Amino acid sequence: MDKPSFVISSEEAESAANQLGVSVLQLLPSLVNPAKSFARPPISKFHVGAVGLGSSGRIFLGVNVEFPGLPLHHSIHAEQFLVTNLTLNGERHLRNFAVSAAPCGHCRQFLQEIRDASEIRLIITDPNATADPDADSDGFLRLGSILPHRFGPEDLLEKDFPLILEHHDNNLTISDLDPICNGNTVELKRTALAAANRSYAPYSLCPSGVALVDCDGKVYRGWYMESAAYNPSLGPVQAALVDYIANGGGGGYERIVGAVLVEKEDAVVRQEHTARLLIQMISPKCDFSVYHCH
Ligand SMILES: O=c1ccn([C@H]2C[C@H](O)[C@@H](CO)O2)c(=O)[nH]1
Ligand SMILES: [Zn+2]
Repeated sequence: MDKPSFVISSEEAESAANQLGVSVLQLLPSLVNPAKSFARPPISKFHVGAVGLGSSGRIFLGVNVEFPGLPLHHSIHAEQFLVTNLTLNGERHLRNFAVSAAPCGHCRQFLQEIRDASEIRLIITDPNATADPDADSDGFLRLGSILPHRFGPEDLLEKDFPLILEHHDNNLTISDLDPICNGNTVELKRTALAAANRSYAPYSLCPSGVALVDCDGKVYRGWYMESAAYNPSLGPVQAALVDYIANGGGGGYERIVGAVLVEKEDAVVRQEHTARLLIQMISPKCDFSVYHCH
């Protein structure tokens, strides 16, 4: 494996593990440092890398992202990036991940949206991390052991409600999807609507999606994901930026020239104003439009 990408196929993961004479699980910690180099933390300069093994055998990377000029709560944590990367790629489960530093309380909470969250195993690669007596013999810990007495989806939702990585369709439509506008806008609108349909918003019932286009015409998308504890939720622009960072070739945000947000008209939780703020701050010349669905 040369330069690590943000998604590693199961074949690639297996052959890399074979070459090193380790299991795919043991490969995860060795990918944390390479992952850290992709972080974008201009404020803290503190690089965080998270590397997860999905149920398909693919490996997914996550990094932290900070936005100068905006309040800190707009930041994307590496673990949130990882979950977003999983869901954007249709991965249905996360069972194990490695991370460079102990996950903060906000990330421990965000991870609760994954089915059987307490059983997710993690390994902290920071050499200064204290050895945990609760760890398994391979060094992995259960999320439940570092977040006991959890508050999670089952406190607010029916037991079999589809959770964050599980298949769901919000069945949203836009009445005038093909008005007289150029092809680019129609594609962005369709992409943002498709993203909104995959949005995980079981608490507010206000799903939303964002599509971005760069100066080469390449399109990226992401959707809003909620947390039972509300504040750790991740906005749709952040989610689309995960796609941009993972698949945009490492360019700056000023390369993003167009953005479309799709959300419900009468939504009690609206993304429009925050989305505009974030996009304007990172790419001042970016064209931003909002379309309402129902
Ligand atoms: O669990 C954590 C804790 C912190 N950070 C990031 C957020 C911010 O960018 C930087 C400093 O807190 O580290 C993470 O990515 N994950
Ligand atoms: Zn965190």
